[in-house]
Amino acid sequence: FPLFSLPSPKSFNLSLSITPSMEAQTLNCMFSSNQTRPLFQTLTKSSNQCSFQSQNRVFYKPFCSKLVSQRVGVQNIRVQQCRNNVGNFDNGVSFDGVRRKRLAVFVSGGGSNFKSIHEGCVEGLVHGHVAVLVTNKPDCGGAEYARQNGIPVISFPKTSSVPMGLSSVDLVTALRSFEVDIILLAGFLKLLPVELIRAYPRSILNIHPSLLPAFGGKGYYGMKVHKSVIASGARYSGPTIHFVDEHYDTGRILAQSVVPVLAHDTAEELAARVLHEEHRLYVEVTSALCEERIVWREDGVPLIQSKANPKQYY
Ligand SMILES: Nc1nc2c(c(=O)[nH]1)N[C@@H](CN(C=O)c1ccc(C(=O)N[C@@H](CCC(=O)O)C(=O)O)cc1)CN2
Ligand SMILES: NCC(=O)N[C@@H]1O[C@H](COP(=O)([O-])[O-])[C@@H](O)[C@H]1O
Repeated sequence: FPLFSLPSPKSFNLSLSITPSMEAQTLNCMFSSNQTRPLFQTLTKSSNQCSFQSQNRVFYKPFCSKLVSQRVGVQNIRVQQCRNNVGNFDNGVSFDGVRRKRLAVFVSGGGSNFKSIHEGCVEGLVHGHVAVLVTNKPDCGGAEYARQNGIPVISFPKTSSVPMGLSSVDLVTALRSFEVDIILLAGFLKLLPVELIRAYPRSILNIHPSLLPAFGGKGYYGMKVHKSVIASGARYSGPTIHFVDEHYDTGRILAQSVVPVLAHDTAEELAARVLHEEHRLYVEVTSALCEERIVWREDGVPLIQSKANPKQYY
């Protein structure tokens, strides 16, 4: 079964060796075809990293119906670790004519929002497929969850402490090679570069744990947000999901949800209340984005088309 709808090559030689292991798969799909495309197909594990060697080859879905390897672009792309990427891949079976969207999720911490979104995809609430996880903290909880679920992990950005991290340009190349349609920031604590934002217009969301524009911007992340809300005397808080622009938390607001701030709330109690609502809201909004139910008002405000009543927007 072709993993991607490629023009069938007139002639190709196929040799396929899959040697599943506890840690990772060594998958060599060597094709020679008259249809050469910048693809990687050799996935090898050395030490604790996988390096994708890209060559001009056509890559087809291997015979193993459960094994799906990723297509990565035109150069060595280092990812943190790859395990069996086992999962049902429906080759983009349509939902009312909409192909299943391929998601990249960016995390820096525990990844509970990432887990909610992944579970939403697996359970069918979200017409999407988590194709890759991106993180600046390769050992964080979100990255561990990805490895346990066969989702490739990419380190970004490149720093002295994360030398295998990708540059901004390489990250765009890698995301294109994974054929990512939508980027979801979920507790990612670094400023996205403008190259990425321009490469994915109106396709990058972020969730922030306050009712923006209040309590947002540089320095406002994690518990600092909730401590500031409590100190302000605000009676309500809640998550905001917004499109991402070049600055922290200034992109177009797409959805918000309100939770009460109780008189004797600690920051931890408020954080837990907001996080629970984040999990619900992010799955709902990601589902709308994957089903192409986002419309843009003439003044630039994005709206969500109701699934239950398509004539209604919110
Ligand atoms: N281009 C954009 N990149 C990111 C956005 C965005 O809206 N546009 N959102 C953030 C997520 N975020 C709030 O929702 C946020 C994350 C981090 C910070 C912050 O002040 N970070 C510190 C560094 C923290 C660290 O390294 O541990 C800083 O920049 O000094 C503010 C808001 C994700 N990226
Ligand atoms: N300004 C960014 C920010 O503070 N994001 C917040 O980080 C947490 C990540 O939790 P998770 O890793 O369990 O999803 C979430 O509460 C999210 O809103």
